[in-house]
Amino acid sequence: MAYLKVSGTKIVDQNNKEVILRGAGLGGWLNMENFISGYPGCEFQIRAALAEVVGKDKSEFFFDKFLEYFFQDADAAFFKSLGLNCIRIPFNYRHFEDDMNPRVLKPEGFKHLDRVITLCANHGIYTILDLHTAPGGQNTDWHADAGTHIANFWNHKDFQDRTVWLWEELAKHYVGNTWIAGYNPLNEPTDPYHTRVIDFYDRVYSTIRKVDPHHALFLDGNTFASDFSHFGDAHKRWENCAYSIHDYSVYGFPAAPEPYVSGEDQRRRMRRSYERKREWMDARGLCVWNGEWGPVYARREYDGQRTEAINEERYRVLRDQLDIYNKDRLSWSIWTYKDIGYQGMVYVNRETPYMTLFRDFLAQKQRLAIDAWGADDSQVRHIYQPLIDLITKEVPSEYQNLYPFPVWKLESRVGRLARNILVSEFFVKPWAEHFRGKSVEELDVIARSFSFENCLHRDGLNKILTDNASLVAE
Ligand SMILES: O[C@@H]1[C@@H](O)[C@H](O[C@@H]2CO[C@@H](O[C@@H]3CO[C@@H](O)[C@H](O)[C@H]3O)[C@H](O)[C@H]2O)OC[C@H]1O
Repeated sequence: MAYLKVSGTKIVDQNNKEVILRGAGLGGWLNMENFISGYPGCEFQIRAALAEVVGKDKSEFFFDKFLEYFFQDADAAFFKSLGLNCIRIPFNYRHFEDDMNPRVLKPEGFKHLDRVITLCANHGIYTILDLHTAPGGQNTDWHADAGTHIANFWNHKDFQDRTVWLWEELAKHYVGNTWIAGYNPLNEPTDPYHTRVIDFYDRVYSTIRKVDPHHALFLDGNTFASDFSHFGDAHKRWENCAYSIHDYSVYGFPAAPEPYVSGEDQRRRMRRSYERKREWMDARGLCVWNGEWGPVYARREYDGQRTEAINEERYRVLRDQLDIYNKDRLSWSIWTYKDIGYQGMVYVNRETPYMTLFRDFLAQKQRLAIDAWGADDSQVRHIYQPLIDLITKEVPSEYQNLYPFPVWKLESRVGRLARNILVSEFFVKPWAEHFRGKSVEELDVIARSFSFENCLHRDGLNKILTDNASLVAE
């Protein structure tokens, strides 16, 4: 087998035959995320807190088991059975490099990544390696695992140097693997100047190319993979590259402006938002990959009788998005494969040891809206509204829209900082306390909650994905 490569607007195989990559992201695995696995704050915080409560060895054991159970052969077999052919694998740089020991590769970092790439390959599934978390944090959100909203990656050259170094090491390791469809060097950059991201891509491109001339690169646009407007002629310096948008539709979230009925205006707005993200590529005949998209879903325990109706609406959004993508023969990767029940194609059963251990805690997190993703802040809005009012009243309007505006409006900025960073920090230790006194065997059982056999399937979502995976002939 030979490498996939980018040819004009298409991804092709060795016979120049078009390959449309359709699949999902393995979110919350090698880069754990709060709403995906149920903890508050960031991964580095909960890892430290758990080590304090159960000790370093037991804590490492738990996380290693979590990684093992989260994706196994049964997951790959199921994924393939849906007709999907590609998994985007987000990972955290901390698996490969310790902040206290920079530029020293941790060989153990490859253990699970190699394992899952091989599992996928055995089932004929391509993988795309996505550096979701870079030193210093390349974006302003929780998934950059920096614990702050300042994306310091852009302010310190050394963070960038270390990331270039890491990609060189990764490319050396994976250069011969043809089941890897390509490298996605940086998830969702948010560079307020819009120029440093291009300089960084120049550097990472030439460093990877020195050791690996084969694999395609999938480059995210700035501002959460939505904005290529400052990229100019940069593509002329980069070969074998696809450009990645993240196409979350506002209609797929609780904050939608109105119920989604698939009306003409709504579909136009959905399409327009997608087209805007890919304008730069379309003007130049470049290849587009939709690296993240997809609605979130209602849960009976929180949304009660409205659950089915809300989810039908979300499936409508999903179908209409796929309609657009099919017409464009777009490659896509829906977010996300597995979680605890908000967005995943499969999700951990509520009766498992992990979910019963955290039942009350998760309900509290939900009530306080301390995860930002799709947050429903209706029960705590009155607490934060005075802060929004104060800024609105005291700060001249021309200074109210701080970057990453317009993705972050004033309300979402206050929510992100006050709830998702500040309040959630106070719940990190209480999360870890749930594990106090647990034996190694008990930790194993809790981690096993994430295995395929302990998961339920979101059949409505999976059916729509399968139907559409076969709609566009390769
Ligand atoms: O790890 C993922 C993460 O990659 C993803 O990040 C969010 C992507 O969406 C951003 O906002 C959207 C930007 O485009 C507009 O059109 C949408 O309406 C917005 O929702 C958001 O700020 C990022 O954090 O999200 C899920 C994580 O699990």
